[in-house]
Parts: sequence; C-alpha cells; structure tokens
Amino acid sequence: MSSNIPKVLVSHPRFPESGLKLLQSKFEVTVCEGVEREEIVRKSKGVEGILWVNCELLNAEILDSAGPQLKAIVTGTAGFDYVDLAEIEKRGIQFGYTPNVPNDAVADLAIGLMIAAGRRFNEGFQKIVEQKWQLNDPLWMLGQDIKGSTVGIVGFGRIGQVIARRLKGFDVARIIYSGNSEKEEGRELGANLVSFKPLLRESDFVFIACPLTNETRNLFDKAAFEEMKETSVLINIARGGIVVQTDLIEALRTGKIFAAGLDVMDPEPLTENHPLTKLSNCVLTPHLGSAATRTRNNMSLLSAKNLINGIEGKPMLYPHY
Ligand SMILES: O=C(O)[C@H](O)CO
Repeated sequence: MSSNIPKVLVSHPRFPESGLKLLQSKFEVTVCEGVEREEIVRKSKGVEGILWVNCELLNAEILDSAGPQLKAIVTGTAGFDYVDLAEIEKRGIQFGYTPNVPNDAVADLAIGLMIAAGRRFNEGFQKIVEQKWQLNDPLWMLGQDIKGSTVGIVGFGRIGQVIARRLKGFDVARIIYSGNSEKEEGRELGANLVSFKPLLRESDFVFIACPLTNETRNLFDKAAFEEMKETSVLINIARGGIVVQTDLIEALRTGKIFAAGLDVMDPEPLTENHPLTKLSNCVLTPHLGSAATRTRNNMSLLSAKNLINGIEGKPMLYPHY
C-alpha cells in the first residue's frame, strides 16, 4: 500500500545529517548511495522533491524521470549555473537555492587565497622542499603588500560584500567593484562602482565574485589580462568558467600578472598533470569555498527547510523566482 507521505530524493550520500534528519522527520527520504548520474535519474522517479546536492547538470532528463508530481527542487549550493532554470520554470516546479549561509566561509577562503598567492606560499614551499631557501637575502621572494592597495571586486553581491568587509581590516586604500548597478552596501563600505576595464587597470588584487552567466562566461580572457597590472593578483572563488583558463595560464607564465589564487577551475576536478598545477605563482584549492563544518551544516539545514516549504506549498526561504 502506498503511503501519502511525500517522497524526496537527496542526490548525494554525504548530505550533512542536520538537514537530512529534518527531511526524514517530514518525508520518505531516499538518499543516493553513490554519485553516479544513472542512480540519481533512476531514484528520482516518483518523488515530489529533490535536494540536489551535486553540482551536476540538472535538466529535463531528471525532471522527466521524476515525473509530473515533482513539486520542488532545491540546490544545496549558492551558485546554480548547472541548472536548466527555464525547463524547471516551464513545468511550474518551485526552485530554491542556498545563498547567504556560505558567504563568510567563502569570503574567508578568498582572503586566504589573496594572501597565499600575493605572498607566494606555493613557491615558498617549493623552495623549502628543493633546499633553495635563501637566508638573509632582503630581496628574495618578495610579494605584494595588501595595506594601501586597491582592490577590485567583480560582482558586488553578497559574497563580494563580505570580502570587502573583511578587507577593511587590512587597511586597503581603495575598494572598487564592477557589476550591473551601484549598490547601497557599496556606499556603506566606501566601495565605488567602476566599469570593468578601469577596475582591471587600477586594481592590485582582483576578486572574481560574480555568478557564472552568459554575460560573465569567459569574461577574463587575454584582453582582460592585458589590462591588468603585472603586479596584480587574481582571486577566483566564483566559477572556473568566468576565466579563459588557457589565457590565464599564459598570463601567469609570461608574468603578465603576478599570481593567481583559484578555488574554482574548469573542469572540476582538474585533469591529471594540468598546466595550472605546474605554475608556482598559482595557488589552488579544490572548490573548498563553503567547506567548513558549521557552514555545511547550516547549508544543509537551510536547503532542507527550503525544500519542506516548497513541498508543503509555502513560499521557499530562498526561491529563485
Ligand atoms: O555555489 C556554492 O555554494 C559553492 O560554490 C559550491 O558549489
């Protein structure tokens, strides 16, 4: 006999327990045992809600497999560039995502990458390993000062603003940002809106904190790197697709820019022996932006609450539309 309890699919076996327990208190929850798409497709059949934990293409294939009773989908992430929103909207399915709670953790990592790339952590470690540590050379391994610098933030949304707030503590001289409109928060933080090219030209540190959209895809190409200072440091905590990676590699190799700190790449995971991993002026982390224990628990709770609202026909806490 089939129960009236709504069925929900959680698309990854390692969804944090806080959110999982909440879902289990309300619904009949199936959790995928692996990460293969085939399993997600198969197990989505007949569910009313999906918690999409993976950053994998969420498209008509999944929606068709789930069936017409599917009411709500929530991504466990803040970014949802891998989602076919038009298809979801067309079918009248509620869609939510998980913004805000990761902001602090992502901004922390961004600042970490700024320091690590600007102060040559990667290269310094290699020098130690290779026994090339030059003691008492005052001009050895000089990096970029943060105090007094101009910092450019591309995308002054929630995460960009938290990065700016963090930077206040570093006594930077100026914060500028580019984006579609002037932000009230910019005024509060003493940050000014400028166009993209002046931002590239004037910044000592450039943070990429915008979503990946048709407008931002490949925004950082050869021409953009040409505009940047040779001493500038690029930090990307947003999405790899915003950067033309081959152009970035060239810019780092030829000293067109000083260094890069990347938490996001294209593809993810990077292929074995990828050229980015061979550059001593490039610091890489494997998309760890929100990977902090409390943050991930909070994300799982928020996404579960979002999904519950969607299934129960209430407004989602963070709907996309
Ligand atoms: O968007 C997010 O939440 C993180 O980048 C993980 O994809």
